[in-house]
Order: sequence, then structure tokens, then C-alpha cells
Amino acid sequence: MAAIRFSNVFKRYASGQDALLGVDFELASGEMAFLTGHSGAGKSTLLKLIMLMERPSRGQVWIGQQDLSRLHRSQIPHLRRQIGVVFQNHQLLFDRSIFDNVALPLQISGYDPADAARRARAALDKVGLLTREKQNPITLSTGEQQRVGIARAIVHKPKLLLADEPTGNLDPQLSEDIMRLFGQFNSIGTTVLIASHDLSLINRMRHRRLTLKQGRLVADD
Ligand SMILES: Nc1ncnc2c1ncn2[C@@H]1O[C@H](COP(=O)(O)OP(=O)(O)OP(=O)(O)O)[C@@H](O)[C@H]1O
Repeated sequence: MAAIRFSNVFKRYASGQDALLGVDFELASGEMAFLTGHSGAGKSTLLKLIMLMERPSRGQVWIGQQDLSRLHRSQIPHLRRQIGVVFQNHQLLFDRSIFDNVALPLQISGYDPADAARRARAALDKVGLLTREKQNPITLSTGEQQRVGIARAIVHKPKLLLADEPTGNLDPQLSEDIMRLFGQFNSIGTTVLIASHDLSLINRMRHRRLTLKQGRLVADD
């Protein structure tokens, strides 16, 4: 089954800027792929359509069985709970502990505090930061902070994990470690789509690669 399906998707922003022009692709459930292309090619826009942060101007986006254009406003929170998102600037709260950064999203969405704590610790364990849970994220290196961002993205066990330039600020070794972490989540069944312009890293990873150029999908290899 397809986890994500784009059918002839166009996106033109209100400014008149075209960001996506007739994009078609499917990502199978359990697959891992990179989305690449130059700055401005449309990578972030494509991810925002999946997250329902933007709507297509034309065409259809499907997440699993759900056609997003037919999604009622009230169903959006349910859909978002199936998705985890990692950003380049991980947007951590520096006035909270590492534990809180991971547990808060669960508490906000109504999890029982003990359950939220258990899941947050499991997520921190997966990224190798459980022993640091009480510290403030400011005490971590950039790569470690990014791992907290990843723990937060996977704490609710999403079926689909999206990342927008997750290694943007990291050196090559740390970037590879982060990508390997995504690979581990993929190996336990999570569908993963990572936007990145780091071609040397992508080439080493040997996953499917979707290439955007000026809003068009020009390669799928
Ligand atoms: N909110 C917006 N309003 C108007 N134009 C936008 C908006 N967001 C993006 N764009 C434009 O749409 C095009 C695609 O942008 P997008 O951010 O999707 O590209 P990208 O491949 O993610 O680039 P980068 O690697 O620099 O993040 C660009 O021309 C950009 O200027």
C-alpha cells in the first residue's frame, strides 16, 4: 500500500510563485526515500503539503487511504498524529529539560502523564540520550540537540516520519549518524521521507532518491 501518493500536484503560492508543477509519485508503506534538489526546487513545499501546512492548488495528495482534499477540518489532528516531523532548526524549548521537550507534545495531546513519561524515556533511549533527560538541551551539542528533535518526532510512534534538512548544520560524521538513526526507524516499519541537498551523504545511503527541479520531479532513482 502507498503511504504517500501525489497525483498531478501543483502548488502556486498567493504571491504567484509556482513551487510544484505536476508532481506524481508514490512512496510505499515501509519505504525510505530522499527528496533532493537545489534551493527553491520545492522540497519544503512538498513536505508541507503532506503535513497539511499548505494545500495544493491542483491535484491530489493521499496519505494512506486518505485523500487530503477530502479531509474534514476535524480530522486533521488525527492525521497529524500519524506523522512525525524533524526540522533543521529543531525548535527545542531551552527553558525546559530534555525530558520535557520530548514528553510535552504527548501531554498536550492528552496522554496520561505516566504513559507519556514512559514513552518519552523510550524515545530518548532510542536516540541514546536517556542519561541526559534531566539536563537542559542547551547543554547538548548540535548533533545531540538534533537527536532530541528526532526523539520528539517519534515519541508518538508515527507511521510516517518526515524530515526537512535534518543534517543541515552538522558535520559529515554526525550527519551520517543521524541518517543511520532514520534508517533504524525505517527498519522497524516506519515510512521515512527526508528532504536534503547533501548529495554525498544521500549517495552513500543507497535509498530511493526523488529529485525536484524548479517544482518538477525530474528523477526517481
Ligand atoms: N510561503 C511562501 N510564499 C511564497 N512563495 C513561497 C513560499 N514558500 C516557498 N515559496 C517559494 O516556492 C519555491 C519553492 O520553495 P521551497 O521552500 O519549497 O523549496 P526548497 O526546495 O525547500 O528550498 P530550500 O532547500 O532552500 O529550503 C521557491 O521559489 C520559494 O521562494
